[in-house]
Amino acid sequence: MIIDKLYEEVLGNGPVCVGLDTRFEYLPEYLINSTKTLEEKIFEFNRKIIDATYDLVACYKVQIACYEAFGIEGLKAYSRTLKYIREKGKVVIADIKRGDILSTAEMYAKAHFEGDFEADFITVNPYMGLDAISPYFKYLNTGEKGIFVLIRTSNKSSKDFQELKVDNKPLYLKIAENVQKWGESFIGKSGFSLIGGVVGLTFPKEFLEIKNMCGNMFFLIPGYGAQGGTGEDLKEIFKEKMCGVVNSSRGIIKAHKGIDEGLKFNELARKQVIKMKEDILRWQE
Ligand SMILES: O=C(O)c1cc(=O)[nH]c(=O)n1[C@@H]1O[C@H](COP(=O)(O)O)[C@@H](O)[C@H]1O
Repeated sequence: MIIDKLYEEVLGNGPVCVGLDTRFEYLPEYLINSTKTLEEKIFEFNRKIIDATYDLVACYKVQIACYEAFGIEGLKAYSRTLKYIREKGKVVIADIKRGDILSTAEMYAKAHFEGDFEADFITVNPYMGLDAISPYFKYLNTGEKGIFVLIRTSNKSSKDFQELKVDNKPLYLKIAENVQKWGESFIGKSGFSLIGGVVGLTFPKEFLEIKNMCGNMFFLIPGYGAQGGTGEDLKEIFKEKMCGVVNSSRGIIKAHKGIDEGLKFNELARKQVIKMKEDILRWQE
């Protein structure tokens, strides 16, 4: 199952997930000024980051908003980036945060688990309930695809709704309970489910609470670096096993901006990945 492959990557290469939230202003001057098409510029930037990091990381997360913002050329670069990551034998998470009624979710599932935008995992929003999630199960049944469901997001305003009390529990715990239950039908040999949870590293105490409730859950963990999360924040969460992948986007792919170390952007990205990995793994010893 794809979740077992992802967990093996974590065991072999560590838990770093490189976030390819590529923006035009992150491109190095030589690419910005080149005569290549926009699609080629964006893709070349991503390809060079992937080539410089794939031996050190568990997976990549590609944030579709960054490519949609460039229009058709951006989406072509998005498609090529997903294909390139999968050709390299690495796992790719498409950060699309979808959530809609059953008939529409069927189309989202087809759009992102097949064809030009095929990814290994996608992110989904649980606000509309089980029938908005169930259309993805057809693909999960193959064992080749998985989803990460938003549970406790990393942003400040996540408290607005996620902390509201339902049956005396914060809503995020209710969601976690449900996600854990849905996931019980999709557990791989690693003990983790193809239905994972998204929990931000910016709330480490709440994270522990969720983790302790959801034994089969594998996590996509955003919030490291640019949003303030650290390796120390993962100490307790990863105590028994590394139960997730830790995403950093800006902290890795724009490390070259404003710094003159004589290194190229892809070399700096590699350096940031090494630093991040050490910062996480030193708390696990
Ligand atoms: O689903 C996500 O990946 C996500 C969930 C969340 O709670 N917080 C969050 O920041 N993200 C995404 O994780 C990435 C974080 O980027 P950086 O803050 O630059 O590392 C962005 O692509 C966000 O859209």
